[in-house]
Amino acid sequence: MSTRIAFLKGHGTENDFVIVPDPENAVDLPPAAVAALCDRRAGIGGDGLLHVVRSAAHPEAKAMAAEAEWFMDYRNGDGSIAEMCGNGVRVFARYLRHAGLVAEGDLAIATRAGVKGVHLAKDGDITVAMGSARLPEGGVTVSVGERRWPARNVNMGNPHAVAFVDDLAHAGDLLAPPPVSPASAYPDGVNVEFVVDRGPRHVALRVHERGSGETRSCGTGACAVAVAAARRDGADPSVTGSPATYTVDVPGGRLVITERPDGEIEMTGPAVIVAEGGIDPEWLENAVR
Ligand SMILES: N[C@@H](CCC[C@H](N)C(=O)O)C(=O)O
Repeated sequence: MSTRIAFLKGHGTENDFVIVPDPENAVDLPPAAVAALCDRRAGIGGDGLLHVVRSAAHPEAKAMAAEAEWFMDYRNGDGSIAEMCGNGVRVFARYLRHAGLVAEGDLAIATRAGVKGVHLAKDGDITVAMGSARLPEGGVTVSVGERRWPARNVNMGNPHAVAFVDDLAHAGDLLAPPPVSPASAYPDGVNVEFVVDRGPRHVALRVHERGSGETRSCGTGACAVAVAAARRDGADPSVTGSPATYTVDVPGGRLVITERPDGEIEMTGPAVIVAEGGIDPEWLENAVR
């Protein structure tokens, strides 16, 4: 009988992940294997998968190895690859600490969207320096059934369309990706956030994630929402010279996002490891066939 493949399960504000520690990049994870592992009925279940690899052992991360020992090879639940996952970085950092691979305090994690600085507080929340947002020119429109909203195109390493709505229920069941136009604004697909106000600098969102469907939280989405809200509220830090902090409620909890005058965005929230075990390699092989 061949050796089981180690896995853990974790989440950040209920955005949940299968974690596969694989320092030397020896585990083959084609899209069908990722989708099988993330399947909530036939697999372990997760919105996505965090493949934990040493940067030096991964062709996409080798160039970052001097700055960051570990590479977050993130995959969506359908097996597709995404550039970045904000909740994923926190859960990835929590795993590294849990496994004794890093100490509390500051560390750097390589991602497809570059190296991210992370602060691991003792037994507390985790803060990630997410980099700055890009705001491509041109309006976009999000629709659900007969309703249409103007939306803001925000890129956090990955693409987002942020629509402010009157009621989160107007997003509907989110079983299918909400249409966003023009489609040419998002050649690689898009994550869509629906946002309502809860109070001063306090918003709540629902999200449909590219490659995962509706999730209970999206870290990059929460950052995109905070950036869009700051522009809407006349609180753009690059204009006011003051940081803008937004509390973003997601169905699975709360994230706090601060954008600084230099554009750097910090996201703070929880990250939890809930279980660990072994994947039957024969099951995985059959699932991929
Ligand atoms: N849940 C993530 C985002 C994951 C990637 C996204 N689905 C995409 O395809 O861009 C987060 O917390 O940021």
